[in-house]
Amino acid sequence: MSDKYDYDLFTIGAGSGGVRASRVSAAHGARVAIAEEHRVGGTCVIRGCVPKKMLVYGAQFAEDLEDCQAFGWTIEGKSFDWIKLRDHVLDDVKRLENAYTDTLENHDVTVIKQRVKLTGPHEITLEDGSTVTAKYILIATGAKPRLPDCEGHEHIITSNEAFHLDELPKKVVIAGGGYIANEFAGIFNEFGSKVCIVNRGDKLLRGYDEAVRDRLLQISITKGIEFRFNTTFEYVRECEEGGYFVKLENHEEERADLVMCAIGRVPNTDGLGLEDIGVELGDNGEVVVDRFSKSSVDHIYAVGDVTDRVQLTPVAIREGQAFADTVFGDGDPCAVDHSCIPSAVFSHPPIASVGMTEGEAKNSLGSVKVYQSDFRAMKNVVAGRNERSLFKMVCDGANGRIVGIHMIAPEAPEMMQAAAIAVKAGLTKEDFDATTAIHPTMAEELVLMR
Ligand SMILES: Cc1cc2nc3c(=O)[nH]c(=O)nc-3n(C[C@H](O)[C@H](O)[C@H](O)COP(=O)(O)OP(=O)(O)OC[C@H]3O[C@@H](n4cnc5c(N)ncnc54)[C@H](O)[C@@H]3O)c2cc1C
Ligand SMILES: NC(=O)c1ccc[n+]([C@@H]2O[C@H](COP(=O)([O-])OP(=O)(O)OC[C@H]3O[C@@H](n4cnc5c(N)ncnc54)[C@H](O)[C@@H]3O)[C@@H](O)[C@H]2O)c1
Repeated sequence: MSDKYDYDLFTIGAGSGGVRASRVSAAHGARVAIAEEHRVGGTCVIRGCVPKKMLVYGAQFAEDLEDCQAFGWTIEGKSFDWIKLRDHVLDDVKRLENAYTDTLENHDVTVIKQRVKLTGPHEITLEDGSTVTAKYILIATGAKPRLPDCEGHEHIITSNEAFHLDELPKKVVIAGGGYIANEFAGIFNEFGSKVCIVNRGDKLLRGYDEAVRDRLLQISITKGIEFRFNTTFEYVRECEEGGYFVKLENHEEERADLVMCAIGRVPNTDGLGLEDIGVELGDNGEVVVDRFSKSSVDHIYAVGDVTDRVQLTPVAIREGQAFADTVFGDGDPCAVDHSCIPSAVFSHPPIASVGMTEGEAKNSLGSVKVYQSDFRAMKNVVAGRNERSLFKMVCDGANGRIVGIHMIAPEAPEMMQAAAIAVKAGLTKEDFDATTAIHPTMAEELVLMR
């Protein structure tokens, strides 16, 4: 590789995309440095998927401890200690941060724990004022929470702070109706907080199939979560006795102990110096890239949330891997296929989905056939929990090919990972029908749908 520069690759951001790209590039023989301004691991490991899922597990015990009585168990004196769970989760996050750092260092990647910016086409300036040069630069700086611009926005927390609370709120108001709002609503509600979701539109979880979104709304209301649609925060004011007064447009002022917002995430490109060296940014501040993640400047690439394509960890990792193989590998350039990406919302109960919704299929295919299974999981029947699951399969009417599967059910994300392989492979309803069920499971509904 070139000795003209200090490094062959300089990666900005040690999150899901940046870590994978750096490790694999180094394994291909590149001299690599990676800069991280906060903590190695990025959003997913430090304040996203991983600690969130741990809280989701913790929250699920609230229902399990209630339901277990129908299965003959008596639990005396049960209580919940938020600080104990919080600190256990944060300790595990620290362990993972160290493991990610070790992996990078074991691959001879230089880890620079500083904020950096670009000060020339190949020049990077560190926070301490020193500069380094690199042949290729990878922008993997992720995204940050969007904040509302209402009066008192400084009192509003985001998911970043939610993992560090010193106490659970008695009442929390959450702005947003997407992934984070629904996941944290479930978590807080199971821990006993009164939760109110405030959504600007009239639908939760845009992009998911209407039937599963409606089922989540119905179940969430039954669990006690309140919803205010078609409104936003007008102001948030501190209350003398503690907590806040929250005023929503067209609603009376109400009191809350905690106000959170989860209204989308904005690509992290502010102050990076990208425009000065000719890197094109889109309307949302994202780095505009081609299918190989190359920006408008030949030697500058971008992967993950900063490109605002699909803001999910496995996608950032795939983009990072494809970048490393394309630029430093021996084979042909590789582009990531962004079609048919499965996803899940870790609400209570969770939603999982792959492919087209019924509405999308009707708009883009000639004829569509939909199969559905609306059932109560055996565990819920025995527990007396009146909560129904829904599976939906959307097929191309012309040839029976499955173009989408949508589920809301306990463990739906675990079932979906396997089902997504079949959808991605282009299998048909007939192929599912030809597969013998595993009984008794919830997943057997996938091969028994009528
Ligand atoms: C609460 C929450 C829950 C989530 N849950 C899931 C989930 O369950 N499943 C899923 O697939 N996805 C989930 N996501 C999304 C997922 O976390 C992101 O898609 C993923 O982390 C993106 O990876 P990335 O590498 O693009 O960016 P990031 O992981 O955000 O990494 C970017 C890094 O760059 C650093 N950085 C930024 N600017 C600079 C600079 N100038 N100098 C040095 N360093 C810099 C940042 O500190 C950060 O560590 C969740 C996100 C959130 C917020
Ligand atoms: N399970 C997962 O995979 C997972 C979990 C969390 C986050 N993520 C990723 O992170 C991204 C960001 O998550 P998010 O939940 O912040 O965004 P989102 O895009 O999922 O949802 C944003 C929601 O906020 C609403 N909204 C926008 N402005 C508003 C306002 N001023 N007042 C009230 N509501 C408003 C929108 O109508 C929408 O419902 C997601 O798109 C997803 O890609 C994924």
